[in-house]
Amino acid sequence: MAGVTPRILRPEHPAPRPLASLVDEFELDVDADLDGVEVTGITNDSSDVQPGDLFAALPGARRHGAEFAAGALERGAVAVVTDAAGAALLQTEAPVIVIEEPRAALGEIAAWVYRTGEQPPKLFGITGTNGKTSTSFMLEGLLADLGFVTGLSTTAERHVAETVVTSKLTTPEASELHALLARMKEVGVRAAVLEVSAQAIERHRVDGVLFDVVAFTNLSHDHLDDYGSMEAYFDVKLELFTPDRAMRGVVCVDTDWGARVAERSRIPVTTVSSDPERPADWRVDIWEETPVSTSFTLTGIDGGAIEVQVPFIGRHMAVDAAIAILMLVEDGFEIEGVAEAIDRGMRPTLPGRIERVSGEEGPAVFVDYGHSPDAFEQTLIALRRVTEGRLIMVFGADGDRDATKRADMGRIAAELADAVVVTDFNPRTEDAASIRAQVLEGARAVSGDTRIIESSPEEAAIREALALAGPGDTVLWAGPGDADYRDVAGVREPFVARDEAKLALHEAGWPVDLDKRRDGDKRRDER
Ligand SMILES: CC(=O)N[C@H]1[C@@H](OP(=O)(O)OP(=O)(O)OC[C@H]2O[C@@H](n3ccc(=O)[nH]c3=O)[C@H](O)[C@@H]2O)O[C@H](CO)[C@@H](O)[C@@H]1O[C@H](C)C(=O)N[C@@H](C)C(=O)N[C@H](CCC(=O)O)C(=O)O
Ligand SMILES: Nc1ncnc2c1ncn2[C@@H]1O[C@H](COP(=O)(O)OP(=O)(O)OP(=O)(O)O)[C@@H](O)[C@H]1O
Repeated sequence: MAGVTPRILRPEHPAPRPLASLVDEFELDVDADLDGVEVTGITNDSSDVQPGDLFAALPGARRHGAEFAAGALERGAVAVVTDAAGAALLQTEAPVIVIEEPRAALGEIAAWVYRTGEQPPKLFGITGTNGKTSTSFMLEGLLADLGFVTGLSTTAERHVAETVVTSKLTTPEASELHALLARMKEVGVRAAVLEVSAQAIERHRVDGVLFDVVAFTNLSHDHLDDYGSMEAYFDVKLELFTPDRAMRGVVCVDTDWGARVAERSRIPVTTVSSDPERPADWRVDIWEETPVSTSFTLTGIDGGAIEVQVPFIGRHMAVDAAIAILMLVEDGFEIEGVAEAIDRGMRPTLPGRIERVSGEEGPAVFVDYGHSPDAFEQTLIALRRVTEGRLIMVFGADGDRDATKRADMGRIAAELADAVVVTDFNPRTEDAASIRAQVLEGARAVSGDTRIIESSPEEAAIREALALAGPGDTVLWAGPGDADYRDVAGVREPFVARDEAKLALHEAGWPVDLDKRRDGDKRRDER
């Protein structure tokens, strides 16, 4: 099993750069002799410092990075860049560069340190509330099939050619992102797909990056603890569609938010929709849904069309695939060539995204990463369409995250499933029982026959769900996806829902391959 502290990928042979040149080029203020001081890397995390690094001591919500500067210097950092408050906390002989807003400068400085602006790989960026990881994996698969050595940065995993590590944040901090891009360049990656969260745009994590093509999947209720309103959340996402950040875009206009992105984008965009009522440059018409695949026609306004089958369940997955295809078309690929790559390039499973963990006999059991009302709705609708029997859902709402979505998650589950088992999901520093109560309130407000059960911890909940399920039924465990930990009382402990579900299936007497694990896990473990 992968560890709970993800490894950070950096270039293995970084070329040293004189700190004095950085100071000159960025017109920075430093009161120290920089003669002979060379930097080979940069990080804002003291635990990631390598000898030769510039340590970016950033102010945070909890701590000031300058509190960790002594440790960073001990580990070999050669200088510190920080703000005035940080400088006041420092007692060091090492050069200290003071900048008003070091976080806002971090991307550009990291791009300079790692030279990531020079001959970068093709860069694709995907934003939206849901579907970023799924679309990113699909696009990476297509690019690989089209002959590119690829890179990937998602919530689930980061890839540099064959190297695979798990991720901490969805979009890494700018210094980590540029280190990743530098490593990609070093090993000959020619095309990289990056998931771009709203937090990343707002917190300067993708500064210093110019995407060839970006995409917008959708916007729905999430992260209101960070943004306060959907308008504010939307405004942050829209910023990706500006010439400083990207050259072209693909926008799914299935939601009004998408239509607004297309209208207000400041870069050229092409639009796509699976809703026949909405005008778009490209249409997704689904003509077959099976328990293992979805087939659709992708038609352009000029009449050109391709037929596509993807090994994933649901309209939303078809839309994600269409976005991935159109990002390549926007980048100049012939759609016919992309169509040929689809059959070969789409990997059959996405890590923890509607991932089937059950065998051929007994109920179909899926583990999914969905943790928002819209993700629940799309996934439940998709599974209902391929389920003969009952649909049973296990889920919880995460702690220390947008509490206003909890009742809605309960409501949607109770409306669309036949039985709902409300459990825990990363309560973090919150009281798990009180989170369950908020979810249950939403679920119980729905009138109908849906059975509602409360069960904690997750190990018990999945077993309760399986006790209700038989052949022809489907169990969806939403939330944990491919995570290899859970966060209880602010402490991360190893927990793999996919393995737990398999164990529970085995105990319930259903044949399941307990040893079978994803390719990614195997590759990761080999390292
Ligand atoms: C709101 C937010 O994004 N916070 C991130 C931010 O925290 P912060 O600025 O408050 O930092 P802090 O913890 O006070 O620490 C201050 C500084 O000291 C440094 N430090 C801290 C401790 C130490 O031992 N050594 C050290 O150097 C930190 O690296 C940081 O630079 O910087 C930290 C260090 O990089 C991140 O871990 C932290 O992410 C928190 C954990 C988080 O949960 N972020 C979520 C909201 C997020 O960004 N999510 C999106 C995905 C959303 C989605 O689509 O689902 C994402 O892109 O992951
Ligand atoms: N186009 C879509 N519309 C709505 N839901 C989707 C879409 N694509 C995927 N989902 C669902 O959203 C959930 C999360 O999927 P995925 O991990 O791909 O999204 P994400 O944007 O990367 O999420 P996160 O930002 O939290 O990492 C899953 O339940 C998935 O089935």
